[in-house]
Amino acid sequence: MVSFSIPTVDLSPFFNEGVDQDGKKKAMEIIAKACSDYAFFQVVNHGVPLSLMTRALELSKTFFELPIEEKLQSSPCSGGPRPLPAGYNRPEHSAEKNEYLVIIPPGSSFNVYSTNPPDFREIQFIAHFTKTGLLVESILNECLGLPPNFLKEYNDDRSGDAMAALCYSPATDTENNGISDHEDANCFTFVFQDETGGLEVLKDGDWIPVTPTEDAIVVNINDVIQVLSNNKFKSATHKVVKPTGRNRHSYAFFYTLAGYKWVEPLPQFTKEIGEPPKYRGFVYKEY
Ligand SMILES: O=C(O)CCC(=O)C(=O)O
Ligand SMILES: [Fe+2]
Repeated sequence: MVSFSIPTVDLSPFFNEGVDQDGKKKAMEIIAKACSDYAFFQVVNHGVPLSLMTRALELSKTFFELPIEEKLQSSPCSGGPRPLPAGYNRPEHSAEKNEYLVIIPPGSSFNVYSTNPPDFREIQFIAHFTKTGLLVESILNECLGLPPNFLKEYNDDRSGDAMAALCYSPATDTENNGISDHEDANCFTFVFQDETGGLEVLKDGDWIPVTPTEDAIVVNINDVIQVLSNNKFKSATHKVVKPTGRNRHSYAFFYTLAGYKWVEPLPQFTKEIGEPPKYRGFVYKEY
């Protein structure tokens, strides 16, 4: 039995500019250590109201319990953005067959809101998670020792971000795989899960379960940051184990990079310190 839990970082010092320098420093030390090792941590006092997170989970439970004909009315429109088209998806091709509902930034003509429950359209998921995303990005920027606002200016197009409500069916006698081990491609992902748990991160060869905490958001650092930092920060390997006897609900907010952006190890982690690049450059949408 592994008795490790991912670190919890209090982000409140970052909301009171200049007041708690010590709190900021401590938070950054914990984040930098976690990112250079297994790339998972969770944040509290992150700016997203708990009432919104709770409501979001209630809404997704109501939605996924609807009859399939009704869910299919929120199917993606053709020509929508990939790999996550907005709307309801029930992938027949994947082994896991989890259902999910994707919401992309408001204003996109490809957004497909479910009309039942009606609040889905009203709840300001993307606005809240984007704000916290900008904060986490600025903290990562500082932890990596990059020039002020470097990541914000480089990653200045938020149109590719997406929020997915996920529903995992119960484990069967022979299968409890919710999502196989993987790394996410984007910059970083925020996850919050209901009380069933099931999210796990790989650390030093052991799978560490992430205990659900009502008001915490899990942050996992992903491939784009790993490449930009030339492996200084890692991309987290994670998976989901299905629960027994009930569905599992979670949300993932993918803070990503626009498809046309160029990604390669930055000079701060290569030329300037005499290290060879560990990755070749690429256009993000070709990744
Ligand atoms: O549902 C979760 O807890 C995690 C989802 C995930 O890893 C993903 O969608 O990439
Ligand atoms: Fe993931």
